[in-house]
Amino acid sequence: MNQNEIVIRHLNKFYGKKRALSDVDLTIQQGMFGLLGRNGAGKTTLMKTLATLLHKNTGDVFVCGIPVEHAREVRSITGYLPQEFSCYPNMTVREALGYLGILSGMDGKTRKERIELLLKKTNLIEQQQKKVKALSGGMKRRLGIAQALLHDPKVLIVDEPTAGLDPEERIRFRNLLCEVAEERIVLLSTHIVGDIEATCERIAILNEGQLLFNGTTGELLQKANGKVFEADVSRKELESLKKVYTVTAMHAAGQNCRVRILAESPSLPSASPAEPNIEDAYMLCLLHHGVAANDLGGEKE
Ligand SMILES: Nc1ncnc2c1ncn2[C@@H]1O[C@H](COP(=O)(O)OP(=O)(O)OP(=O)(O)O)[C@@H](O)[C@H]1O
Repeated sequence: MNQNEIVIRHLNKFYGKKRALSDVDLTIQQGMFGLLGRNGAGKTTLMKTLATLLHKNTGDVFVCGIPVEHAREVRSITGYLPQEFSCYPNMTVREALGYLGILSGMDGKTRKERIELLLKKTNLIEQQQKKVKALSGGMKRRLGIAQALLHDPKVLIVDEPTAGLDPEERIRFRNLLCEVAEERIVLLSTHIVGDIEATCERIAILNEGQLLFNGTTGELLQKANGKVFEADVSRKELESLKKVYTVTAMHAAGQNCRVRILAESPSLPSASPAEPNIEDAYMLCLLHHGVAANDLGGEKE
């Protein structure tokens, strides 16, 4: 068993009769790994299972060689930032980290060193005396990373970390995760394709508990080659076009629109082939697996 990877084999998880994960097979190595999927796809369930916060029903899961059933051991090498992170609102940033360090059994010297290092790494030095409740969304998320890294884990699991952040904070946060991933396994879940595109070389796509894709972003893009087109249409034509094709983007230009569509060979005179992006490829992957175009809601103006 490789000590530097997460191995998931035939993983199934039910909530009552609801099957949230269905025979998931996945190997995750060092670096940034993106888990992409719509709301309800099973991302949180998978991450909580890896973080030993949920019990699986069947299958095998090993985190750096340790079976998830050995929760204490797995937790000692795993950091987790949940979707809704909050902690001790009335403590200062430094106090909160110190307290969390005490709870996890760190000695005073190690605690001080780790906190110093992480305040620097997460760019929270200036906020260290600020109360947690007074932090912005982005600062709170950075504190979340600091607490998850306090015990210097080999694995960092981050659930939808950029939701609700402004573009500047989102970019800063993504860069921080990339730095962290230089020496760890970082598993990032999101439904925001841009987060994955900017940071992850390898990704998995989950939908209704099933793994639809597992590979590099390049491999995903390749699957969309020759299936993405751009065309200029009038606003009137746009409505009928949307009934036939999946529109992944559109830009209004006066009375006309420049649209991006997914198609094998569109019967539109103005259509010209376009270079696929991850969003196109993700949409195509979902379409190929029977997700209705109406449910994708991908177009943007
Ligand atoms: N405690 C629970 N009890 C019953 N069903 C649940 C429970 N938690 C999740 N589910 C269901 O399991 C499925 C997977 O949910 P999960 O939260 O893992 O998805 P997700 O991909 O993280 O979605 P989101 O992006 O909305 O958080 C969904 O259909 C959800 O409704």
